[in-house]
Amino acid sequence: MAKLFSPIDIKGITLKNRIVMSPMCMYSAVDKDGMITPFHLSHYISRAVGQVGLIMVEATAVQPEGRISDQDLGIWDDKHILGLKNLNKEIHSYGAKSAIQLAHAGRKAELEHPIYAPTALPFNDTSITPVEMAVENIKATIEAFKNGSRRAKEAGFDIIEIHAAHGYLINQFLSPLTNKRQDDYGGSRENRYRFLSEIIEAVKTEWDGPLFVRISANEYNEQGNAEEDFIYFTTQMRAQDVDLIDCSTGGVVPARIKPYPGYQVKHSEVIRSKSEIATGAVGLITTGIQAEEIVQNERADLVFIGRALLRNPYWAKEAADELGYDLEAPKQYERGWK
Ligand SMILES: Cc1cc2nc3c(=O)[nH]c(=O)nc-3n(C[C@H](O)[C@H](O)[C@H](O)COP(=O)(O)O)c2cc1C
Repeated sequence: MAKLFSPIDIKGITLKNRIVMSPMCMYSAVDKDGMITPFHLSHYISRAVGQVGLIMVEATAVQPEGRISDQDLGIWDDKHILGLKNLNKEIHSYGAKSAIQLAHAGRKAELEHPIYAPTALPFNDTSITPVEMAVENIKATIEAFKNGSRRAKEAGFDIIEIHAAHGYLINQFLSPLTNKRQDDYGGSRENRYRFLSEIIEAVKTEWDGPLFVRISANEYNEQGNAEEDFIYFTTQMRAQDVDLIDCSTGGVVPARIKPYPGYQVKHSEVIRSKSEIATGAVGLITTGIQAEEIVQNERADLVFIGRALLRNPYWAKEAADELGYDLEAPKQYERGWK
């Protein structure tokens, strides 16, 4: 039997297979209110119909100023819970589990109001300069991740992922290139990790289910110490009972390039073996055979599929065909599923 299609138990949540819909912003909220729309329902539910084991909802802002754009989804207010709850009910009805990626864009927010970062360094030449976060801002943001977790629980998600990658706020604290603080939140790797560490502890006061963290495993290679830092960070995360590290990097290699084995999979492999923690691999994993090879050789515990699932909601079905695995149809589709 293909390992890709074998179930896996993560802190009491059983995923029916190892395929995860990678978090992908759809920039489709309207009225700048962060609310789920009919588009989001069809987008996510169709991938649950397509037999993905875990549907991860895109980067969802824990504070309005933490949105990448004003079309992002939000979870900064109780008004967001009901829509997400309806989405989860449908996802679950097709046998998939659901996750939400809690996020804050920091200096990468493209918004009109003030934006925040560990240090007042703009993202690029055309970006506005962020406000350096005072300790009160830091504490308020940690509280926002905690409240977002409470809402995620009320909305019925099975798993929470904290977005600590891709140059967004938490990544800005982890990286010595963007964190020039002189206080307890900057400088040494212990200090740069403090913000994420406090977020994890705050989330855990509201959330006892599986917790994932997405990292950019080579975000500041030019410093020459990223790997050492990330072994430290991920070992700390394991000690804090994080269940899985979702190993990404910055940037997206063009989909037409075929750098298999996936350009980010090597980071998953290193972190899995050196930090002895479960990992997810991502990045141009486009066929069932590639995905199977990754889990079979224990290079990762889960495979996150991004653009291939945007192109084809039934990617998992095709991967099963490729591996000769007889994928059970969702009960609603028994008669039409070939
Ligand atoms: C349209 C789009 C939106 C994305 N949004 C997010 C996001 O919200 N959070 C995140 O961590 N990564 C995001 N990513 C990165 C993907 O999750 C994934 O890591 C990346 O696309 C590489 O996987 P792939 O080669 O299978 O597409 C996004 C990628 C795309 C293409």
